[in-house]
Amino acid sequence: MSAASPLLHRRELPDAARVVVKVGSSSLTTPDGHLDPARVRALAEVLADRHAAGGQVVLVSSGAIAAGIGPLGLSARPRDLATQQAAASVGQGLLVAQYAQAFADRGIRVGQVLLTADDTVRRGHYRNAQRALERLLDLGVVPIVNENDTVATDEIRFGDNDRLAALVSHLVRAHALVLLTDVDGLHTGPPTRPGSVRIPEVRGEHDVAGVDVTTRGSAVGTGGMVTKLESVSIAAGSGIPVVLASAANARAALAGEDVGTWFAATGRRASTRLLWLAHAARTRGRLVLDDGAVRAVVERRTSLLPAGVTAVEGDFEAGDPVALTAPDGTVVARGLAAYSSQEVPGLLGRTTSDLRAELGPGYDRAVVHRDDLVLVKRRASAVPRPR
Ligand SMILES: Nc1ncnc2c1ncn2[C@@H]1O[C@H](COP(=O)(O)OP(=O)(O)O)[C@@H](O)[C@H]1O
Ligand SMILES: N[C@@H](CCC(=O)OP(=O)(O)O)C(=O)O
Repeated sequence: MSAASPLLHRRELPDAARVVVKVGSSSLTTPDGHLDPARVRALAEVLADRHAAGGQVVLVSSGAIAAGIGPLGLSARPRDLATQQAAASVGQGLLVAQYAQAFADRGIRVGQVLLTADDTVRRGHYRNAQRALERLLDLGVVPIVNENDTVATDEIRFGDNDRLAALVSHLVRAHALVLLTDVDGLHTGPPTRPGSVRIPEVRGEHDVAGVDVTTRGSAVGTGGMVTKLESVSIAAGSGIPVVLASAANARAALAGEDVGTWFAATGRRASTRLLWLAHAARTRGRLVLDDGAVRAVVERRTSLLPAGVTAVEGDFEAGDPVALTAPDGTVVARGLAAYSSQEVPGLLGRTTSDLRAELGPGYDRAVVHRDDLVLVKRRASAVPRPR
């Protein structure tokens, strides 16, 4: 298999050399919320066929919490974090054991990869995960990724696996991301509402304007369509097209057939570094810019010079991610600081030539270089991010 990168049309999907497939809890469970071994096996069969045809697959699978419900004697999906962690701890092993058996029956090995949001935030961890996934793929293994729910805290967890899957797609430089759920694609409104119809193709944000995604989905899934569209925006916005389809249509989706919704890549493939900065990095502090500096950074895409910074907050080292805000506090960009939070106050509002004259040539550089900056898009959605 080979692939021109990025794929321009869904009919190229059968030739995509490397795909990330994400499956949600709602597609792996029985109606009462327990893990359904038949659905796990059915998906493994489809992915095993892809693997046998020479395609590399990374599976991002939810379902750990659901898999823990039955063995722990719980009646439904737990709501509190501690019981979710306990259920995931019991369920993750059982979930992967089912996949391992189903793939082993086809002579394919799987490898479990548990990531926390922090692993996609801290640069060293990010690189480490990237290296491990790459090696697993080289060795012909199907990596099975999930969030490490047992150690994730409320503050730092993804909660759903949609955004994690988009970051993993980027991490492994996938040619496409396939999101499998319990509905066949994005609909014009809640799929159960009369008159809602499937949207077969989305070429840009204007195609989803007015689409109602506010309805929560299944009782076992987390995030509904909101986090799926966030995932699409991360992946498609950085050059990786996405197919959103029902798990029942997994085979057809991977074959490039007209099922679900095809989200064309909208942005160029960004460097992993900048994507990490835009979507994954937790900022360690804030630099408040004056209006002129906001215009320079946002409209002219220049570096942020000390003269345009009016205040600094937080505790960060040179090289740490920081938020750049307008005078009213709105975050306009994220960047890697070239100075520590201790050094910045001494530079505030001063020109680079003053700084060079007073402090020496090492201090005439930008506070954030343009190559280390990403602009933050304002979200149109007023829907709160679910947990
Ligand atoms: N406009 C829409 N189009 C399609 N699905 C929608 C829409 N709005 C809300 N949804 C809901 O999103 C749900 C899928 O999200 P979720 O339950 O979190 O699934 P998963 O477990 O696969 O992550 C669907 O069951 C559907 O009811
Ligand atoms: N990491 C969790 C995922 C939680 C979840 O429900 O996610 P999803 O079904 O993708 O919305 C688990 O494995 O249960």
